Amino acid sequence: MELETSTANEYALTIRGAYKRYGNNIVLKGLNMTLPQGTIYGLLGPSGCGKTTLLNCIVGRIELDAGQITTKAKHRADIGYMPQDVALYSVLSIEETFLYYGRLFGMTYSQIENRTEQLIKLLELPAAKTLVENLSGGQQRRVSFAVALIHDPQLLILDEPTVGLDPLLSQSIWEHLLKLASNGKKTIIITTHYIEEARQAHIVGLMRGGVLLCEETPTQLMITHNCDNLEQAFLQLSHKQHSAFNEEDDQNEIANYIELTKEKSKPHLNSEGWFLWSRFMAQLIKNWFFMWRNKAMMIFLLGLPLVQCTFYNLAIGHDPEGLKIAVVVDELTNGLNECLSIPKTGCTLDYPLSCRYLDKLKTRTIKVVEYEGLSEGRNAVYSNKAWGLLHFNLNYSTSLAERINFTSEASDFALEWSQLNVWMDMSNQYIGNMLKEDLLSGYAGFLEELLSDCGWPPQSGSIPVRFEEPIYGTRHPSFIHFASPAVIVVFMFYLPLMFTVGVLLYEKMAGILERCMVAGITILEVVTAHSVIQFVVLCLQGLLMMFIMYQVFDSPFVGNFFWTSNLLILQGLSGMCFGFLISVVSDTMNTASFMGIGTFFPLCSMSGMLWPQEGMHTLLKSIGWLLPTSLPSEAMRALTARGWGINHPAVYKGFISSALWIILFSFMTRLVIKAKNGLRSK
Ligand SMILES: Nc1ncnc2c1ncn2[C@@H]1O[C@H](COP(=O)(O)OP(=O)(O)OP(=O)(O)O)[C@@H](O)[C@H]1O
Repeated sequence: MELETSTANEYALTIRGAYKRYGNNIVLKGLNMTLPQGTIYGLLGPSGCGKTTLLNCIVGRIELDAGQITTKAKHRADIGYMPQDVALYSVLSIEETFLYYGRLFGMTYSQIENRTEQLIKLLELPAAKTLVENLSGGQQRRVSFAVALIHDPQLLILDEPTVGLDPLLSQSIWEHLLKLASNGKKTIIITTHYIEEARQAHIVGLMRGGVLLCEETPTQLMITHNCDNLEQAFLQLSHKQHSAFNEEDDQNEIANYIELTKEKSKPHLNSEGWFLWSRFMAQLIKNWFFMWRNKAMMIFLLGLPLVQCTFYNLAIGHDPEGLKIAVVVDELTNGLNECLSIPKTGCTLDYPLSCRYLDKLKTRTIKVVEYEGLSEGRNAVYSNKAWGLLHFNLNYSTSLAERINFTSEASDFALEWSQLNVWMDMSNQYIGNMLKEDLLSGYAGFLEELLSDCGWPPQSGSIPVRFEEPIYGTRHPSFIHFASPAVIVVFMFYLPLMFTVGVLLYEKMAGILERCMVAGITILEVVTAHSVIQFVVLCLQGLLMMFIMYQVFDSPFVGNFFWTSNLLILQGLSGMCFGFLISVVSDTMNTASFMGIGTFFPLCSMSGMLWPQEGMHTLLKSIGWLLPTSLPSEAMRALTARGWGINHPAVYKGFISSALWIILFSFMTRLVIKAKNGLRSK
């Protein structure tokens, strides 16, 4: 394909002395490029030679370190970009995809409607309402091509549009391109690995090692190198470059580069502002469609807090039941059967008192199991058949009666034999302590009742300490009452984090975010639109969790609903901002999962969710309160269990902590975006 001389003088794009490096890797090394108006420019080169980097510089996604790009395309809407990957939202239909990109480019609804009809006809696409996910690979590529054409741009940049397509489809794309260049005077840059297909271009540029080895018409190139095809010409040029290459030259080039980068190149596209209402609305509506179509994700987002809270309340904090205690009663000749005929009330000092105490122990927690001797009882504990062993001596009741009747004059023998011996399995701290408390409180009840029935003041049998009604909390607080506020705070932190990472990383990895940014959307618009949807979701999640925790189940709530829900929303926003940070730092779902799970366990253990911070190691205690969930958990406890208001330091510190973490996460996200030159995934 030959270039008409009439168009050769008019340049749609020129690049002079372009340098770009990533770390120590200098990708573009003083590249020059000239692109006449109304031509197709086939950019060829081996993988990794810098083609995509060059295109990214042209579309304004990254800036050159040195050099200058001059183009007639002054606005983003003057450029149409088709990335290597399909980079489309699979849950949007064809017309919704066109509507979204059309709005980003500032088109009106009627313009988009007309163009949609034209493009569907031109590229032989299925019905406009078909979802992208239901299209074949080839159809998806054509939709992606159509997105680059939707706003009828003057400069088209197509990064390997024909990769993986069957020859017929590739040919039809080339035919469209030729029509666009000749009829519409469009200028097109197309990269491809299929060197021979570039014969159809007006000019081919052979790129290698960050420079253009040549820039000629395909015929001229083959004539100059006396070859039959482009592939041979490219090979010859590559050999020449390879033999001319020497280390010293390259070093000089790098020195030259460093000299040049002192003067940064200016952006060649006009800035269209950080925030445009129409782009924000397009993004918001697209997000809404994305959520609405992803029914499974919606069910997960709202079902997870519901299921988590329900399971948490059903599984945690309830006292264990039916715990077996082995009992050996030496004073009963016929075992516990004898107890059936023994009175359980009245002054029964003449009867075996072991029966009366054991009767008191018949709670939901304790199940008494009788054993004949001490060794059998101990074996039951060793073999995990019982949590402890109670042993009543042969003279237990007579000794206890003497102890009660003669108090200070009771014999040493009576004091020793009235003692109840207990061996506990304390390997499980919670069960061991609970059984201990039940055995002791059961004994206190038994003794007080016996003394009272015998005409003694019942208080004489108990420790002279009285626990009045608690100022905060209940007489018998459960572990769940301690953990619930922290659990709800941690859930509210991690649920938005999961959603944010899930959505943004998907868009980033699929190259969709990159594509939208080339179309003009800004990071601020992406973040704001996501935050609006996230805000609605987290309000629903917060309400659901509060309903389950405090209405369906009985976690104590004596606080102010307004401040409690505000704290949870703030905590959700903090989780969302952490999600932004993870999304920009990670390039893969694996890295993001490691970061999410890796922070979950330290946060849970150090934020006072499972154990009071007062009991932590001094070092951890000094930093544990700084964590994003620590002070908000304390504030939640203060609000819900103590009813303190926003004026109390424990409450307002929680709000301040969440707000500061939001600022810190946002700041770090900004820094990473700057350091990584945008939201690109590798
Ligand atoms: N964001 C980045 N950070 C660091 N290095 C990068 C980045 N993007 C590209 N590179 C490196 O720059 C070099 C050129 O990459 P580029 O994607 O431009 O090559 P390419 O010619 O388009 O390759 P392909 O044909 O396989 O797409 C490669 O060595 C790549 O690893």
